[in-house]
Amino acid sequence: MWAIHFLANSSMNKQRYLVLVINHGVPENLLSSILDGCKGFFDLPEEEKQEFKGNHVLDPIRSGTSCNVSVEKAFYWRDFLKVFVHPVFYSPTKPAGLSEISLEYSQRVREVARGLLKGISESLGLEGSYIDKAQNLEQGKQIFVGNLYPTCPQPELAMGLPPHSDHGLLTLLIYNGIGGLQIQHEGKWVNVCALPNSFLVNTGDHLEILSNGRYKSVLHRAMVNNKATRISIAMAHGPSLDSVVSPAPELLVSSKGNEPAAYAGMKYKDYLEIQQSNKLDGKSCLDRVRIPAV
Ligand SMILES: O=C(O)CCC(=O)C(=O)O
Ligand SMILES: [Fe+2]
Repeated sequence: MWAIHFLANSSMNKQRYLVLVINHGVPENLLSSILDGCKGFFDLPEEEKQEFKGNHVLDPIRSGTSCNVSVEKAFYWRDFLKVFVHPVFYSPTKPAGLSEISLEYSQRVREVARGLLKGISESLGLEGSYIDKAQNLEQGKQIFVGNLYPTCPQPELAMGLPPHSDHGLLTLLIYNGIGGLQIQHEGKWVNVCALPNSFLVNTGDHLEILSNGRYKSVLHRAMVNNKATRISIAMAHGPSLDSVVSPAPELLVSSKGNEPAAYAGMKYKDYLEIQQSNKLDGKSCLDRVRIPAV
């Protein structure tokens, strides 16, 4: 049986932001194997990693340094590996074994994410399968993001990842026991620590859009330190690339009358492309589709 803990629960408006899932059924050794496999990739010689560099933000395998080297002014203290793992599974061919572990990990985590989305649909007063059907999760985009934050001699001058919210519906994150993730909660940055073998779950921009703001995407950032290398794996779960995400029409009508849509619809693929091509900057991508209240 899963257990879900709400780590940040705004007392002001009862909006829930970030949860910790334990007893999720994904074997502990699979979590450690995928973290090891990811480290194995980052440890490859530079010229071997170059093979998996990718050119375009929608290339299925991309690796590199910083966030978006073409638009980022400051260099962030981070290497990354981004791989599309569903609906078509990709993996770098090195190091040996990574592909098999990644396939199993992706499938198991996707099941957990779909289970959570069922609960979230119900919490919105919708049928459990609502989000799954409306966003065509059978063909949903799942993206593996491995992050490596090497020890940094002057951590106060650098950052791992700048403040941002994730695209998609839910991101399930694990890390190698070294802290660094912070979320913004009631205007303050707070350190987030997960229990061993748990998933940290971030709600993404598309859950905010779909729920017409009942769920808010989590603003978060990654800090670096001068003691130990940190590795995290964020698994992003989005709708199918061709789904247009807009507020669920069922949430806009109630016995109390009509509720205005707070976000304009946009195809997930277009949103992803905009978010990934620009500098990560808070919730600026979401602001593009936000409809100001009149
Ligand atoms: O490394 C972390 O804890 C956060 C990673 C993250 O936010 C991301 O990959 O989008
Ligand atoms: Fe993130």
